[in-house]
Amino acid sequence: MTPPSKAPMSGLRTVKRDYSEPTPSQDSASEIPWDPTPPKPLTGIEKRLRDIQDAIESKITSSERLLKKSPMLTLPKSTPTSMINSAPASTSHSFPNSNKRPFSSQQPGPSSSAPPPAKRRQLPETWDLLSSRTDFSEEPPFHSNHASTSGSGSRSNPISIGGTTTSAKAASKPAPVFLSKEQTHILGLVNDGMSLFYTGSAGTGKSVLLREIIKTLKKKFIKIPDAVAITASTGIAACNIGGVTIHSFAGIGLGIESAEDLTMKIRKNKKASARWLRTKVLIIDEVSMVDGDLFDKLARIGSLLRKRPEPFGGIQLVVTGDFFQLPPVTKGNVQVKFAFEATRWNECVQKTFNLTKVFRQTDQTFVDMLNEMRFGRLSANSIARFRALSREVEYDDGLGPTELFPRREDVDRSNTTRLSRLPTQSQTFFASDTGQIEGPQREKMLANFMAPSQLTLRVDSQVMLIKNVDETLVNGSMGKVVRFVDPATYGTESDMDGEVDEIGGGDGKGGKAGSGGKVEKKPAGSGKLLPIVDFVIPGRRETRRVLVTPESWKVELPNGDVQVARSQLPLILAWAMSIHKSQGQTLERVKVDLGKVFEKGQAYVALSRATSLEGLQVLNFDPKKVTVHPKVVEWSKTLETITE
Ligand SMILES: Nc1ncnc2c1ncn2[C@@H]1O[C@H](COP(=O)(O)OP(=O)(O)OP(=O)(O)O)[C@@H](O)[C@H]1O
Repeated sequence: MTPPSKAPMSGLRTVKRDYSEPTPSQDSASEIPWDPTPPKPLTGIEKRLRDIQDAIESKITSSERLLKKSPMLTLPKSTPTSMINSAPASTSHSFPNSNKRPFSSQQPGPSSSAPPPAKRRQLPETWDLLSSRTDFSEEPPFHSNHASTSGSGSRSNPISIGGTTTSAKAASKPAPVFLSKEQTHILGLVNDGMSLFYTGSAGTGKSVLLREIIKTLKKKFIKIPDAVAITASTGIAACNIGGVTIHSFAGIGLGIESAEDLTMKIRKNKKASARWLRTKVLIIDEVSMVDGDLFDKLARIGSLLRKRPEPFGGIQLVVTGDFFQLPPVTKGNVQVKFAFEATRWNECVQKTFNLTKVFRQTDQTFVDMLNEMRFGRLSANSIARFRALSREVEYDDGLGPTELFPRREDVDRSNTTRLSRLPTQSQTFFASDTGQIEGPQREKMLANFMAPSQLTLRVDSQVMLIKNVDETLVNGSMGKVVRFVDPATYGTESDMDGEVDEIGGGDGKGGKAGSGGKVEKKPAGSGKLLPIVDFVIPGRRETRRVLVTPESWKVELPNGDVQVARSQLPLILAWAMSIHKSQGQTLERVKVDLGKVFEKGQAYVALSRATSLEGLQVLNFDPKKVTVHPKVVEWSKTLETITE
């Protein structure tokens, strides 16, 4: 018999087979290889550089030091946080349209009249470069001269330091994923060609599994690049998985006509009908927001276009989502119809799986409270516990919680107000947008990107990383802007002169670290600044200091047509966020006012983003706000019979 899993279990008690044990590799500690090579003695210049770094490091202000050393959660004492003030100033930058400047290794570097590329120094260990790991097929904007400076022509690591690309070592490799047994089982069945639906409560790793499924399927169909159609019910969800909305994939516009009329419309659209014919696997994420009638229409359209009687014309389906989370959008008093109510749902989905191992929370009490909430059956005990979460939570590292709001207006107001209160240097970063779609539809699609078209940051802004980078820098990592630097001169000797001058005026170390009175010629700065951010490492009393460079996102059809793409810094202001955008996120510090919640499932989505009770503040908790659709509760009872 399988020993009971230590991880918190959630959701329905209906899984007949237990896949919940971690794979052995998950638990095995990795060995750190011993390097017998003695460190090379430093050259004169290297010694000087090290001194300068030491000097710069020692110039970290007290609040920076506080942030670096002890981001600590305390309850509920108030600890005022000092601000790092710099001269108020305001500038703006845009990331130029990369499509207009296709990358070429022949691309000229700085013009001949420009000063030669400056030497780069080794950054202090605590400084990382959050490099652009773009899969956008063009040169990352903004760094054309860096490509030539490094001589590598590397598109994925636009800034090179000391001739090597720093932190590409850490930054460009997301942490390896070790799937649980239940996740691995589902992955195997998908790879074998089974059409299935898998669900699970919040935090059971549905998205993590989906990303692995996508990777596996892409590998499987490597010779047929448009065989795997990645879709989701909403634009935001689609962006999260690098896909398109199900409407966009299907070529049905709003999809209000009959299946027959829509089929005729698609037949006239060469690209859309080719998609339907070439697709081998159709992935649908966040299916809880897909309308049941739409699901039936799509199933019929597939049959008609592919001239096969099976739903979706025999395309393999991989469907996922949690019907206890956000429901389909309805107008007026129209009764909501879930996808599981679609006539052909059971025909489309050969098997249903319910993931049971909760990864997001480790505290079983919290997992149980969330489960009760999920089913809308809160015990008196849990109600009391949720009410007790109304206390202020104070953090002593200068970063507060992210407040989740149902409406975007509240999010914008909250972030703007907090930003405007900072008396510090400000920088605005404009996204560079490209793609084939034009007009109002383009704007609508671009609005689904997490990355905003215009991002104004100030020193001390609370920000969230919106890309997975590696084990400690993940989508949802919280940080604080420390300062802005010019990447063209950042890390160069002339930049150091600047630093040393500053230090020289301070603690006296500057003289020692300086260039011996020699004034060196400064390389031309780009005039554009990028933020350096201290990110809090989840679960640790540490931060990681990172230079953040632009990233790219795209909405791409299975045939590779890029509908829209955006290049922007992978950061958002993180004092507030919409519940809709938070779906799929894992957050350490969350504040929710349930008085503002209006939709079924909204309270559950918001509260289940939190990783712990300690990091969760809930205002106006009212069990009446915790509503679940009765149809979902009824349907969930049937899971026992379909789950293997
Ligand atoms: N196999 C795994 N091993 C370790 N951590 C995992 C695993 N699967 C998921 N996680 C972690 O659990 C958290 C939640 O995962 P994920 O977002 O995929 O859950 P989800 O079911 O999609 O949640 P939601 O429905 O709330 O969006 C993430 O921090 C993720 O990294």
